[in-house]
Amino acid sequence: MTRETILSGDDDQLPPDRPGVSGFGGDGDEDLTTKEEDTALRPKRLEDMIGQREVYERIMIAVKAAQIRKEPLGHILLDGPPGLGKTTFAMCIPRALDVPLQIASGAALAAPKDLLPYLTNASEGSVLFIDEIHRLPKAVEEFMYPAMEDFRIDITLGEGVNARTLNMPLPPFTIIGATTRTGLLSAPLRDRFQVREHLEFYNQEELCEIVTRNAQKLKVEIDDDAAQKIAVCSRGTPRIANNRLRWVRDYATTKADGEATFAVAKAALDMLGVDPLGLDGQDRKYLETILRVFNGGPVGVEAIAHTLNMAPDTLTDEVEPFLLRAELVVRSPRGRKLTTAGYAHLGETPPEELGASA
Ligand SMILES: Nc1ncnc2c1ncn2[C@@H]1O[C@H](COP(=O)(O)OP(=O)(O)OP(=O)(O)O)[C@@H](O)[C@H]1O
Ligand SMILES: [Mg+2]
Repeated sequence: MTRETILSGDDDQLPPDRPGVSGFGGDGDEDLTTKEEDTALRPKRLEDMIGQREVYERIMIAVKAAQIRKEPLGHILLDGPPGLGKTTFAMCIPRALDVPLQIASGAALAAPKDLLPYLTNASEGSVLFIDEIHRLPKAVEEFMYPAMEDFRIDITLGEGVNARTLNMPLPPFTIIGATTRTGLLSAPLRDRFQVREHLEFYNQEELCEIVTRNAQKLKVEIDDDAAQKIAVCSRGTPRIANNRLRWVRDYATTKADGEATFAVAKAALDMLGVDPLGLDGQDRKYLETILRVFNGGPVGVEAIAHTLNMAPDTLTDEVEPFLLRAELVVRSPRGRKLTTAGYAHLGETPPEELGASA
């Protein structure tokens, strides 16, 4: 069973990060500590969220308008790389509206019948959060169209000549979808979301604020330089900033007197294999594969994935977005290619023809 209803304002009952994938009865206690702490550090209210100002402002306007008009909020689609705050937004919005929230995962909704309990449980104005919405099978997606547009579901009973369609009205409710891949969503589904927001990587100032604020929550003393160091090394991603902060805290507890100074943070991050740009071993392996195996590219993502023995999806969803943003690689119709900055980061001289173009 991968369903959970959370009543808003019930702060202590926040669900784990990826309902439907783990933590909801599935295969048990995998990474529970991290998830509990992730929950502990997750902002509880929209006002507590740092960064993403434009997205925040637009969502606040929609939320306030819904409150003033006493109408349900329009459906919202959030997309962007992992760890940037999609789930956080999705959980804070119902709390701002003081309405119940249900959580589902696209991967766990294999057939329309899996979606039925969520739809029949939806009360007026309530929110249904569907994580990884790009993983919904076509049949479930189509089943959702009338639910989203006309607040109605069509259920077919019986088969062949005896088949009958039952129309069931639903109370007006809100769907919040989250995806790392808007490109995989069909146009009819995408168009049914009134608000579509793309989350971008965070700048250093925002990450520094997140680190400083969370250091207080984790009760670790940290100085400004150390917070800056962690911020620079977090690939523009709050989840990574939180993970690095926890690591620095552990390191400070065991190797120093508990205080996270710049020297302690630097030593801890060096030990993790994080480089000055914040790239980890996996990022560097990706860059080095393009450089050494494929002569700097262009090369297709599948070829890189096979060489690294990884799923191409992991590369496109998790590894590439930040490397593209940092302009270490470029995507061309012929594949991925190292840029001059990419060569420089690996301590190599770029080939001459790249000098001018990248
Ligand atoms: N704007 C923010 N301000 C402060 N902390 C944030 C913010 N956004 C995210 N975080 C922190 O980062 C963690 C990860 O965020 P979240 O789970 O919302 O990411 P996500 O976009 O849903 O990722 P995924 O695609 O992997 O599901 C949160 O637990 C929270 O602690
Ligand atoms: Mg999420």
